[in-house]
Amino acid sequence: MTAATDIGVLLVNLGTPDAPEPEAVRRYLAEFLSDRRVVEIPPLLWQPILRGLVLTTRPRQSAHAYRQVWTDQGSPLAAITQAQADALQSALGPDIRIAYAMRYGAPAIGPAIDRLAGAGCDRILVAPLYPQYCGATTASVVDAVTAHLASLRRQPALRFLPPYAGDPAYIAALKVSVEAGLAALDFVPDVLLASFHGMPERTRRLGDPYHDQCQTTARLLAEALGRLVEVAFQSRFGRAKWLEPATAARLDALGRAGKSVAVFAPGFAADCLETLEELAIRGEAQFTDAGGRHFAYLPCLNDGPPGMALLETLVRRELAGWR
Ligand SMILES: C=CC1=C(C)c2cc3[nH]c(cc4nc(cc5[nH]c(cc1n2)c(C)c5CCC(=O)O)C(CCC(=O)O)=C4C)c(C)c3C=C
Ligand SMILES: [Fe+2]
Ligand SMILES: [Fe+2]
Repeated sequence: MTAATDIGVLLVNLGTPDAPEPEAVRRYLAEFLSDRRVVEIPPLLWQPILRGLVLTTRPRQSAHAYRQVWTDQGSPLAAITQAQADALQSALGPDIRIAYAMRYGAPAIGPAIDRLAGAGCDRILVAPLYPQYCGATTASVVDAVTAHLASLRRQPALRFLPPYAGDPAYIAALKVSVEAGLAALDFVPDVLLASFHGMPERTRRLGDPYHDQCQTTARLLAEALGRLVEVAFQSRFGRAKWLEPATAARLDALGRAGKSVAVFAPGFAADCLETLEELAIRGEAQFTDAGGRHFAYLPCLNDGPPGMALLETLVRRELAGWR
């Protein structure tokens, strides 16, 4: 054993297909939508629906959507997460080893932990890149990490970055980023719309704090900006009732009222299909078709300076006592 104790940081985001092709999307969706944290219908009921219906229709539609946002570096979510890991490595220096993993698809969590441990990291901080806690996202990452550790004879010590929905460093980063985005527009939006990923309404009744944490983020940001921030929830999936109001319904209503709007997605650490295609492409079309005046989509924190300053602050705080 080496004398020095190495520290690893594992950034984790949701994951994305390897290619904007139906077969790759099918593999990705099969893993994602089989996670019982994501779809809470008993598997005996759900798996036949997933295999017989969802995975025979959705991959083609989703692949079409992915193709519209795909870049030379691959899926935006993968490219941005890698850029965040690289920038964090530069900021924290060689004494701390930064890696990233995806909850679904590649690079997978288990092998990423093995690589950190193999490189001598016997302390690992896992940072799920979700500001608002949600069973489907945060808890699913914790499940996957701890399941992997359950298979190890020699386990590293673990820490998890807590959700940061109300953290002053997060609110400050959003404020700087949103103000810069607004300053670059050639119009003044009537409405600033914060669009968070939706969840089944039932999860809120059962005690998931996600909805309340989204509201907390929006309220604190509104106070910091000194202006109203409207909240809506996007990306409805399936037939159940989801959190409301729905982003699509709000964009339609604001469009019909002839308003101008700036939309942003504070719950996503990195731009991805759900922001670039659903908001920036489809959202804009929906809004202008309904009669809306001006539309802007403001990017996520990504690997820009406010976002990286935030990640550095959060990670350094969690590493206190380990260094
Ligand atoms: C940021 C928080 C997210 C929550 C909460 C969340 C819940 C959730 N999502 C689905 C179904 C789908 N989500 C999809 C993509 C997707 N979702 C998130 C984040 C959250 N999801 C991200 C970052 C992405 C983008 C991935 C990318 O490749 O860019 C998809 C796949 C795309 C599609 O086919 O539409 C599905 C499906 C459910 C059911 C759910 C909660 C129950
Ligand atoms: Fe999602
Ligand atoms: Fe979507």
